[in-house]
Amino acid sequence: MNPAILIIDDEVKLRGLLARILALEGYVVKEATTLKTAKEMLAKEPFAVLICDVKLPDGNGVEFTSWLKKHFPATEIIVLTAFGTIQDGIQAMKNGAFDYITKGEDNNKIIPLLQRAIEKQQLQIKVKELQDKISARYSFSSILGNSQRIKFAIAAAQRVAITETTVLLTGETGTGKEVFAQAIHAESNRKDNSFVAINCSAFSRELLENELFGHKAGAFTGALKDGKGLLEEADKGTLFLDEIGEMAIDLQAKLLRVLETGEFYRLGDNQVRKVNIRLIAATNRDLQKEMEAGRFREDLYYRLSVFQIELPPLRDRTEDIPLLANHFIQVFAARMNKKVTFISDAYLTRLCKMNWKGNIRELKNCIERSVILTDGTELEPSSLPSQPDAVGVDLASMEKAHIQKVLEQCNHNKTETAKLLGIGLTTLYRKMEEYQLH
Ligand SMILES: Nc1ncnc2c1ncn2[C@@H]1O[C@H](COP(=O)(O)OP(=O)(O)OP(=O)(O)O)[C@@H](O)[C@H]1O
Repeated sequence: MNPAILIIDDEVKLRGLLARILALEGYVVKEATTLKTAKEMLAKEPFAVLICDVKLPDGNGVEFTSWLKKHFPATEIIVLTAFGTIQDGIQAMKNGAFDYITKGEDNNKIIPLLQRAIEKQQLQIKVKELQDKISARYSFSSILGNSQRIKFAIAAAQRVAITETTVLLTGETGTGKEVFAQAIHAESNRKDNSFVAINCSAFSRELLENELFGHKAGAFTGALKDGKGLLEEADKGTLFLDEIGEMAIDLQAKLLRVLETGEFYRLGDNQVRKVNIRLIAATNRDLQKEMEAGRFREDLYYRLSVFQIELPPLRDRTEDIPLLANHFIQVFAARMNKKVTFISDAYLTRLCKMNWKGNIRELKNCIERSVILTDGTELEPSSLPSQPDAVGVDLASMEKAHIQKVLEQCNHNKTETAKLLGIGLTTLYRKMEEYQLH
């Protein structure tokens, strides 16, 4: 449908003329003589652009612009000013108008201007839709799980999200620490500003310092220009420090200073800078033990552990596995255009018995692999990677189990099985004979 335009003007002739011109161009045009009527119409239906006179019986179009932008920020407004009143136009733009034109003078300008205003308005709508999609992706609703332990963690995170408190997320790798950090940010008052994440274990001490604090030109060889650090990138937003237990102790001191005062220096610079960040830290180490061993600063530890949320390992909440597995199947089947939608009971039983050292990340990877290997509609255990309990299993049994698995995967096609195993066809037949595999 063509975008709707509302003309607000009490001069009948001019309003009618403008309405006819716009209607001829294919726009849906509505008219109002007063601001009161305009407001009532706005409450009932959406308009892309308003074209509004300045002097109206019940108010002023320049002031109305501020009201409109406050209540309908996505609607654009073009103000019609009287000849010789440029000030009105300038003020209207300051109040958020898309532009202004002089009444009766600039008739040939109106159509191109209107088109640009509509383009802007539609882009804004698209941006908003995308933003909503992104925040839904990072919101608490994307964190799946019905177990008591995960529900408890979600409830705690939701409570702390709206505060300014530093949060410490603890848990094994792949338990969802980053997902939680993003959800906390997305639900906080800082959601419209940046969420900046960095993994402290991925950098040497020097590089991490530079990444966080930035540098002044000449601070070190290769520092040709001044460089902003992540602290500045995260200003007014959230900084997520993953694996904080890996941070060198002197950097911990600098970090603590930023948390306490908001102040820091770029490397090689003597100008003090200020930022306003909220910190969310994560670790899979026992920070208390690290502190006791002298590897983690006590003051920083106490500062971080004000609000700690522990994320449970997957093996402690196996009741969540079916939900998570089904979710990942949908994701990967859609991505790979596969018709697989079900999990066989045998597959699920195997899933629930696995160790999941890599937690949800491992489960996700595992399902991805199974979806790739499955042609039908149901996931079968044969598509699971073998997780043999190697201790106490002799080599021959492992070889037998592995050959059997690959045979199943290849629907007992011997040539393919031999190829996958990297052995000759005769060797495969010999081994099958030896292990009595058929
Ligand atoms: N509750 C959940 N529901 C759905 N997906 C999840 C959930 N928790 C984690 N995931 C998914 O699991 C993967 C690992 O999560 P994430 O990166 O947040 O873990 P992590 O604890 O930060 O890991 P690491 O310590 O290794 O950085 C991601 O792909 C994430 O989308």
